[in-house]
Amino acid sequence: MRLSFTKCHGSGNDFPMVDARGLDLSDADWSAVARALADRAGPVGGDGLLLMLDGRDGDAIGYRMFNPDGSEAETCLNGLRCVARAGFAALGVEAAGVRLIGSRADVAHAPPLAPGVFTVRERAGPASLDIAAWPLRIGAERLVDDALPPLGGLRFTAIAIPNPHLIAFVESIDETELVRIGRLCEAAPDWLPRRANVSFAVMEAEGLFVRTFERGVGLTDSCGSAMAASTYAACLTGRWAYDRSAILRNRGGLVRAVADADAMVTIEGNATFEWEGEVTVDLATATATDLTVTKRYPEEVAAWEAVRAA
Ligand SMILES: N[C@@H](CCC[C@H](N)C(=O)O)C(=O)O
Repeated sequence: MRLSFTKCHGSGNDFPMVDARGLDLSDADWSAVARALADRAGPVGGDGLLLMLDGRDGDAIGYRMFNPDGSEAETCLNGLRCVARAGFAALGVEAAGVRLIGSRADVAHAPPLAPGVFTVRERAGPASLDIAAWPLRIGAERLVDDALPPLGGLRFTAIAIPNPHLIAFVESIDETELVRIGRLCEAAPDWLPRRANVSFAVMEAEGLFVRTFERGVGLTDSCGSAMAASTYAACLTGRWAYDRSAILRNRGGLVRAVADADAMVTIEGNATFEWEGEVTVDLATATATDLTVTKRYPEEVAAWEAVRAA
């Protein structure tokens, strides 16, 4: 099949995004499309596949996200901003509700974070501490800044928003250790059968620096739901204050985030379109070929590069 898509990113977390309204593919087919398009060794590559869908249940926009390994995630907040932008253009609106699997979010076009940067405000949550729902089986009801012995000596906070995150506050990022722990979780041990996104967060004067090993992906330049979960975890553990805006820095740039005591998190960040293209996808082999780039957005790419480099 031939598919059109937009290559986009939120804070360096990059995705092919398909306007899937009117496309009738099974879950298994979308999983194959994700493996084909997000494959870094293929012609497109990305940290996952974003689908913009028709809205439902009172929300104007629908949204699904698949990881590069073909698994479907409950959400992706960097991707949500890109889908929101596409939805605003498709529907001629500047704000909307977005329906995901098992949750919803509110999105609005926001003042630019920097000149030339399309910016979206997203409000997601409530973040949940109910680890039985993941499930994370450690013989406790919640894990807040506490030891998680199978992963070593670090103290973790477990938060679902609604995708599952394990966050450790550290003095500095040991990437080798992050990868080791991320891979342990990717193995889906009995106590963590649906895996987890793992982040190391460093407190800074203006907020936090977060590095994430994503479920179904590996190390990424940023993870929006990890930044949201880390902001909430920082407030929950007294490292940051509720209702206080934080700058969340990551390898791909930054977002602004604020968590409230009701466990809702608001993020303002970029939704950058890089290029548009068409590609042939073989669903049987989950491979992509014959890429044609139909449009490029060089000014937007440069505008974000200036933010990232600052
Ligand atoms: N990068 C994302 C999260 C994508 C899904 C994640 N890998 C999972 O499986 O939960 C974000 O920006 O939130």
